[in-house]
Amino acid sequence: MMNSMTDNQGLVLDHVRIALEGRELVSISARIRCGETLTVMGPSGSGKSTLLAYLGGFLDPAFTASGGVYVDGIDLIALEAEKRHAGILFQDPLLFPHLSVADNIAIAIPDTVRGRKQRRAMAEAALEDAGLAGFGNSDPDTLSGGQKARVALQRVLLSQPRLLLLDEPFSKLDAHLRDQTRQMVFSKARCAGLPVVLVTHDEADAGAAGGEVHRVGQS
Ligand SMILES: Nc1ncnc2c1ncn2[C@@H]1O[C@H](COP(=O)(O)OP(=O)(O)OP(=O)(O)O)[C@@H](O)[C@H]1O
Repeated sequence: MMNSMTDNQGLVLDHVRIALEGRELVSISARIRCGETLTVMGPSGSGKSTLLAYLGGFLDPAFTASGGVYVDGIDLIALEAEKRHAGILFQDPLLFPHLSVADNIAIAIPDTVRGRKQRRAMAEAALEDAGLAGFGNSDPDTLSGGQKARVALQRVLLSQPRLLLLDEPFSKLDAHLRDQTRQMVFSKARCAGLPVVLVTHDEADAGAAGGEVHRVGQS
């Protein structure tokens, strides 16, 4: 059943404002339910990635920012970056080249899961779920762009985030892979009940995300 918007479930951006050298870049208030996506669109340099940095807790001190960010009523701004549990996917899947594909995933499993065997089994199950059974011992550099994107997605999901931030993660993929990867990301976020903030230039990404679209940098 859908959460009522009168409860505190979901993601709330409460008068978030970000400025650079006194010039306002981003001004946004929004509210989405868990499993839904807020898409942020705008021209290059309009502050889309900067907004994700504010949400994730890694905003460069060159910027000034204010406003509340709440996930299920938890005040994220009051928390250090590592306690926010914001999962992030960038354009580049950023796999560790010196680790196997399975270890790239296992590294994100919380420390509360003990035992190498159990962690490996969880990583293998995540690979199988992503259509990558049998790739656990592979070198990440031998994977295709779409396969790498799926590994990065499974890694971020296994880290048990409370929020998913997407910084154009589909833009480097071929058209057919882009479509397939989008479907996978949004359907997994919905199943996991994660609120998602997607930054993109691509209207098709926004269409696939299916939620509210906020435009920045429009005068
Ligand atoms: N660390 C920084 N210090 C100073 N200015 C920065 C810093 N990082 C980004 N900027 C500037 O802030 C503005 C917003 O950058 P941001 O990367 O958020 O834009 P964007 O909308 O994500 O752009 P793109 O679509 O090209 O990725 C730009 O003018 C950029 O040059």
